[in-house]
Amino acid sequence: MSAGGPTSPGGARVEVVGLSAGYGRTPVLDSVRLTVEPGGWLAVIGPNGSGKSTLLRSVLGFHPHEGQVRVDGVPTSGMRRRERARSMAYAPQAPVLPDGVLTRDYVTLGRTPHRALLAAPRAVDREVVADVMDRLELGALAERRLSTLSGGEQQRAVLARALAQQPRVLFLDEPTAALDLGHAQQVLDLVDLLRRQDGLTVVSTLHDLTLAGQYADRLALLSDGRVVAEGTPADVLTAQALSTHYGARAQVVHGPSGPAVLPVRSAVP
Ligand SMILES: Nc1ncnc2c1ncn2[C@@H]1O[C@H](COP(=O)(O)OP(=O)(O)OP(=O)(O)O)[C@@H](O)[C@H]1O
Repeated sequence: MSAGGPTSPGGARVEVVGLSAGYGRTPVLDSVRLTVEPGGWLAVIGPNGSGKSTLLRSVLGFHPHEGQVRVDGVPTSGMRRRERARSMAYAPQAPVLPDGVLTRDYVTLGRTPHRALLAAPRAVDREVVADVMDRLELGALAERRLSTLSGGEQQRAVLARALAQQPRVLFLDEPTAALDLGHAQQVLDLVDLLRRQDGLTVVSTLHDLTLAGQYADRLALLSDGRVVAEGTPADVLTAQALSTHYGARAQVVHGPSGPAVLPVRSAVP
């Protein structure tokens, strides 16, 4: 994106080392190790309950865990909240949206780590917010209350807030879950553009394996809280892996924009 827009100040390298986490006494993640290069897009895939959201929330410091997360070599455990929010932004799968807030004001919250406490938005903040909203076709919804937006519109507003943060690493938990195919592609294309133009680093979970295979440059397959495969989409998305870890019957078709996963239904009786 253009200078003055929602550009990233350059992506950062993310290293996750020996990350384990759980709920109470139930372990969920077991010694996860991952590296994402600056400007890389890692999609964490895996069946329901394999620990994808827990992994993202642990890496972001929202969930207690063991192990270490480093951003450009700096352990995030030693970072202040504001410093962390300047380097990492998060668009959660099921965000709690404040009642009665206008869409533009909600997106402007993304500027909080960049401005003085309780200070009014500056010209640069308004410019970044306007640019992000424009990119996500939210301009016409700026004066609407969040609660009146459709599920897909709310999802785009959540992404806009995260992008307005101008992070070095963008974490997306199921960013296309509520989106129709056109809007899913629009959102992923925008994230891809930011990655290519500004080197933004992206870590996302994605249930849609075809979208994961077409947009991410690396995939990590999580199963029972462990990374069981990691590599390029073509390396990870195999019919065998989908059968073993998802219990799915599927064909993997290799096209020009990456592998596509085609479900194969059981024989009609
Ligand atoms: N607040 C919680 N308390 C107890 N257990 C939890 C909690 N949140 C998640 N879990 C459990 O942790 C495991 C991993 O959940 P998580 O949401 O990380 O998986 P996921 O891979 O993101 O799943 P999905 O694809 O269904 O969104 C699951 O067994 C889930 O039931």
